[in-house]
Amino acid sequence: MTSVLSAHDLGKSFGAVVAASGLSMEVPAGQRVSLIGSNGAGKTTFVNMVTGYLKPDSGRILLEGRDITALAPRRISRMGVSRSFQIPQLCIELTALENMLVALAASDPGGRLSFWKPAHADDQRIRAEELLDRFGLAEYADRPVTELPGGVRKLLDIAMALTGRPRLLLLDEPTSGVSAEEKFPMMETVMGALARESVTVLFVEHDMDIVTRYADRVVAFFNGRIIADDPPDRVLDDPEVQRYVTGSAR
Ligand SMILES: Nc1ncnc2c1ncn2[C@@H]1O[C@H](COP(=O)(O)OP(=O)(O)OP(=O)(O)O)[C@@H](O)[C@H]1O
Repeated sequence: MTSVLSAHDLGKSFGAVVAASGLSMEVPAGQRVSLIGSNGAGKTTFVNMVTGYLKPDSGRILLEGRDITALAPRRISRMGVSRSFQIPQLCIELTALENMLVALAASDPGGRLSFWKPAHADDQRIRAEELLDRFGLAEYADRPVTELPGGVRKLLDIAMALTGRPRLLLLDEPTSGVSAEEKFPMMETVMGALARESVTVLFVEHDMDIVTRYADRVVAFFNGRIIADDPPDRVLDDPEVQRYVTGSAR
């Protein structure tokens, strides 16, 4: 079966800094892959290359067999790759529902002005409300973003990344800035919603408890290279990962 994502031998340098070297990865449909590594290990560089924000110096990236290497981010997004950022990208003066509608209009392959066509607007409103519901956000629909707690903003940002029905979603530290008590309930909501949307997910994460609980597979980066790629227990027990990534034996 064709992988959702195939990365072949990706390389990227910034002057003398090698941010990616020989990165290869096959991700089958439905897998939840966590990308781990210390600061500067190359996780964001990899995510940026997959989403088109950075052009690799070498190598190829395929989405369900189609070459997306170095296409523009908007094109890659339309082909089915979506991302959310560590800091939610929301219009803070709009309500949660309005943010969803803006995201839907932006991701609609049917045309730039379709948001304003009544029939289309009805469909989009139904989809917006469905996503808000899936993420447990229905009660916040009519509240402006300025009034929403941090964890709710994060959920809204991830819900917005699903408006275009992506095949692959990349999440940048979904639990960063979320309190210890909120982390697990939030990830339950996110992973439950992603399973129902049948989306394959790669998530950058520093919290190893979250990684252990929610990843099917963990890819560990160090100095621009992949040093381990296996199920969570195997990776977290790997001496090289303990030395260069987690900093301690379990
Ligand atoms: N635009 C850039 N210009 C110059 N150097 C860069 C650029 N982007 C990344 N780098 C360098 O490439 C290396 C990999 O950085 P990257 O951001 O991919 O790491 P990371 O694993 O995502 O780290 P973090 O967890 O801190 O986000 C680092 O040495 C970084 O300083």
